[in-house]
Amino acid sequence: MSGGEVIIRGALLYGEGEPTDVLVRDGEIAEIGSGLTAGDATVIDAAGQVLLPGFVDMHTHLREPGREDTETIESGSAAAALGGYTAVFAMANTSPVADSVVITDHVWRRGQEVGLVDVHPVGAVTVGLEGKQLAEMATMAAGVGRVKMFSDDGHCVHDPLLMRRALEYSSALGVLIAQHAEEPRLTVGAVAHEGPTAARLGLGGWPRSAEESIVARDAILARDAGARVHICHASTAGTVELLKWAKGQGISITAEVTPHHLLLDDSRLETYDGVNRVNPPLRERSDVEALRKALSDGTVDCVGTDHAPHADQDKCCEFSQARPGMLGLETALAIVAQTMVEPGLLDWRGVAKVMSERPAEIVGLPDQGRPIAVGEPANLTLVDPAREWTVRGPELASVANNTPFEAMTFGAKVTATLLRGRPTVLGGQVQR
Ligand SMILES: NC(=O)N[C@@H](CC(=O)O)C(=O)O
Ligand SMILES: [Zn+2]
Ligand SMILES: [Zn+2]
Repeated sequence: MSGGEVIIRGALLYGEGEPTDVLVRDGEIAEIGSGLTAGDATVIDAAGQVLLPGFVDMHTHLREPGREDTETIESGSAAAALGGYTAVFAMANTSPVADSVVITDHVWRRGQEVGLVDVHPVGAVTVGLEGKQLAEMATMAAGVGRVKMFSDDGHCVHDPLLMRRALEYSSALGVLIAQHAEEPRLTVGAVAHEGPTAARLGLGGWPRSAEESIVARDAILARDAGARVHICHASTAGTVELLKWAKGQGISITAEVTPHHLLLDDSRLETYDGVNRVNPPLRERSDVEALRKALSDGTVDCVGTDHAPHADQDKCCEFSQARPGMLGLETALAIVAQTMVEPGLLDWRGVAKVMSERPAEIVGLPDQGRPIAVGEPANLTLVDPAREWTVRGPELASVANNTPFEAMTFGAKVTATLLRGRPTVLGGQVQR
């Protein structure tokens, strides 16, 4: 569906050059120039703002079906649009699990009905995420929801033979396997990064090797299967080294980093506040620095939010009992601006790459991550690079409030989002 005409007036395309007008008509970019006019077009005053291709999130948890008390496809779509996203991938760890075409098609259809963002269903790799038997990937891929990515996220496909088979099938089907890299034998009882902080606080440690051993293994499995593999939420400096090695070998491996792993470290655990519990855990400052550098040089390909809503009763409890996961969609851009743009690790063109172009390319969305040019689909995000705002959980569109960024002030904000030419956000407000 496309709306009427829209003029974005005086934006800096990719944050570069002179202020420019962009006229959007019939879902496409119709004209780019200065002093553009159109009869009854919606005019967006974009003076001083940066126009980017709409963001694509390869890693979102929307909790529908099953935990609509924490997020629905509708509330999560609103959060995504406010975060500047025009496409998100909804992970399969719902209840019931998205391991059949009935569920994956429902997720796609419901997302289209809401109409704020394209909600692409992720299919489970194994039945019930149990790691025992492959799910019917081909059937899900052929459904209305056209599943392009499969993941048991929340769980690791840890059986190497099953992972090998999944990779073989995925290349035959032309789909992507995304791995939650966690060797489960090394994370029994683990709730925090294994290091001095967890030791002092008496929290069960999750070693870096639990992640890195699976990243190394899967790189080799992908090499031998001639398949592609994507690493969810890379969190350690060692993973960065392995990615470098694997890419250097010509292995088709890609990876994402979350905004929280770009900003926070395990010093946050001092308060024992369950809001900081997440899988993989917040690591050390040296890992944070390595991840930032890897995102800037392309070793890590993109940003994935791992937006993971949880109810108050599941977060505000003893640290080791708190569910892992944190909200991410509405704060992602602000954190990327602070951790990457401000220190000069990425310019805005680089932000377009890691938040839109690369994820669209990796997962195969032909209409997303496109250049801002005449004739291209008008999936666009407008960012105010000098807008101070303070995060308040209850003000976020998500049903749940579990943001670790509560009360933090950031310096950049998404002000408008267009999905196929229709404004889904204007002036920072959702347009239903
Ligand atoms: N990241 C998390 O800590 N939790 C995720 C699952 C996951 O991404 O592993 C969730 O579904 O809550
Ligand atoms: Zn995960
Ligand atoms: Zn996840």
